Parts: sequence; C-alpha cells; structure tokens
Amino acid sequence: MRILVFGAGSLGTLVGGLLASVHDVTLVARDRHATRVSKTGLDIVGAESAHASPAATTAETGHDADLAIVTVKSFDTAAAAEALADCDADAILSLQNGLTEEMLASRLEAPVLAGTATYGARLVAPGRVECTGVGRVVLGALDGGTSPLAERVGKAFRDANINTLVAADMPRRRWEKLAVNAGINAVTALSRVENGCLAANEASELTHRAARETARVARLEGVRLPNRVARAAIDRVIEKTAANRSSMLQDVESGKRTEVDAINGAVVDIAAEHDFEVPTNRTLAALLRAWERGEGLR
Ligand SMILES: NC(=O)c1ccc[n+]([C@@H]2O[C@H](COP(=O)([O-])OP(=O)(O)OC[C@H]3O[C@@H](n4cnc5c(N)ncnc54)[C@H](O)[C@@H]3O)[C@@H](O)[C@H]2O)c1
Ligand SMILES: CC(C)(CO)[C@@H](O)C(=O)[O-]
Repeated sequence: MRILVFGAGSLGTLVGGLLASVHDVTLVARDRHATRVSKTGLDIVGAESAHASPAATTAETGHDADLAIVTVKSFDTAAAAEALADCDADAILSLQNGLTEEMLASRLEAPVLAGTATYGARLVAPGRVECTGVGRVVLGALDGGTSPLAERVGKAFRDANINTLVAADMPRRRWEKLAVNAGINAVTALSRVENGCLAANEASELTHRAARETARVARLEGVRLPNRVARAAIDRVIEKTAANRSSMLQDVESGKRTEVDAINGAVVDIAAEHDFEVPTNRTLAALLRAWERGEGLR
C-alpha cells in the first residue's frame, strides 16, 4: 500500500516507521526530522525496535497515495485538510485524539476512517522515535458498520505487525475515548498530577462529571454510551495508566498548546447544538484556554 503519513511527529513517525517494513511510506514532517530520515533512515527504540527507511519530505501537497494517515495535533487538522485537498489520497485515516474526523470529512472528498491509538510514542531526536508502550490501533467506518476499506487498511496495519482491531462501532468507541480524555486530560493538566492521582478523591469526582456530561452529549448525538460505561472506561484507564502523565499535562509542562479545543471544547460546542449545558467541560476548557492565552505558552 502507498501510505502518506501527514504530520510525522511522535505517533506518526512510530506508525509510519512500523508500516514502512512492508509498505511504501512517505512521512510529511518538519525540516530537521525529514532531512535526517531521508539521509539515514529512522530508528525505532523502546518497546518496539527497528530501523526503517520511509521516504520523508517537508512538501505538504502533490502526493499520490492509497491512504493518508493524519497524525498532526488536533489544532493543526484544518491546515492538514487543506494540504491533503491538494493530494490524491484514496482514503484518509485519523489517529488523533479528540473529534477531528468530521472536519477532515467535511473538507476532503476521499472517505475518512475513524481511528484511535493507544500506542505510546515520543520523538526523541530527528530520525529517532521511542515507542513508550505497545498499545492498539482501532479503526473503522466513521459512522459505524462494516467497511471493506477499513478491513483493507486494518490488514495493511496487521501485515506490519501493528496490533490492530477493525471495529464496526467506532461512533461509540470515539465518544468513549473522548469521555476518557475529557475527564482525565484536563484535570491532570490543571492539577499537574499523574493519572493515578485521580482515583477516589475530589478530583476524581470532577473527572467523572466531565465524562458523564460527555456520555450525555454522545447520547444526544444518537450514540449509545451509558454513563456507567463511560465511568468504567475512566476507572479502567486511571488504573492501567496510573503512572502516566497525560498528553495534556505533558503539553502544559512543556509550554505547548493543548488539544483542549478538540476534547472539552468539542463537548461544549456539540452540547450547545442540542441546547444542553455541560458546566464541567465548559469550566475545564475555559481554565485551559486561559492558561494558553496567558503565561502558559512558550
Ligand atoms: N504521542 C502519542 O503517544 C500519541 C498516542 C495516541 C494518540 N496521539 C495523538 O496523535 C496526535 C499526534 O500526537 P503526537 O504526540 O505525535 O504529536 P507531535 O506534536 O509529536 O506530532 C505532530 C507533528 O505534526 C507536525 N506537523 C503539523 N503540521 C504539519 C504540517 N503542515 N506539515 C508537516 N508536519 C506538520 C508537527 O511539526 C509535529 O511534528 C495527537 O492528536 C495526539 O493526541 C498521540
Ligand atoms: C488515555 C490517556 C488519557 C492516558 O494518559 C491518553 O489518551 C492521553 O494521555 O491523552
């Protein structure tokens, strides 16, 4: 398969590097990383280890591919969609956090698959990515149901030894992941604690409230996500990732823009379309945006 990875930072470089063992992969990346990968290839270290030689470029447009995988941060999705509109990709797959697929689908003609990734990745230097945890990629049709395209893409991932599930219930899975991120990421980022610190205290009540609101908005959108399922998902993730610093906490600690707009912000925006109030998500989003506007960003 000819695969374009648009926005090869941490996750895109890991996934693209693994896919390059069996597919024709091109990474669209920033200058120093693209140059290093083009010259000497890519080292994957940590929980996965491999040397890969995908093509790498800073050119954002003019590519021809069977599949474009979008791995920019959620706030760069609009720019990625604009660039991909000037490429010939037969299908698009997002592996981003937050609700980004709708924007891709509204701006691109090619079919957009939804995806989630629980692999951990960290770009440690140009041409070198650490796999901090082997997780799973789950992908499928954006509106749910079976999809021959999703099956083909799933096989391409599995052929490259990426732990992959093709799922027919992506709407529920996306909203469940959103509930987890809405609850854990913002609260850990604002209180500067590891995920495990959200177990059984007043902060965990806030986490559960944000998740409950998200589940309610999912149901308003016609997605079956009972509160108890969202709560169980949160509790499971807190337990399994107790020692993790969430991606949003890492962003805040390094003075980088967060993905709050595509997580708590998306819950607020979609709730408003249903005239429904989500005070916890609104408060969390407002506090994070205040930090971003204020002293936060370097
Ligand atoms: N890193 C992880 O372990 C992980 C795991 C699961 C999900 N995710 C999600 O995946 C997405 C990406 O996360 P990440 O950690 O890889 O972020 P990242 O910042 O490391 O990577 C994104 C990359 O995209 C590049 N980029 C942005 N616009 C570009 C453009 N126009 N042209 C070329 N390059 C461009 C950036 O320079 C950056 O290198 C996020 O939504 C994140 O939440 C990450
Ligand atoms: C599941 C999660 C909250 C674990 O830290 C992760 O999605 C993150 O950090 O964004």
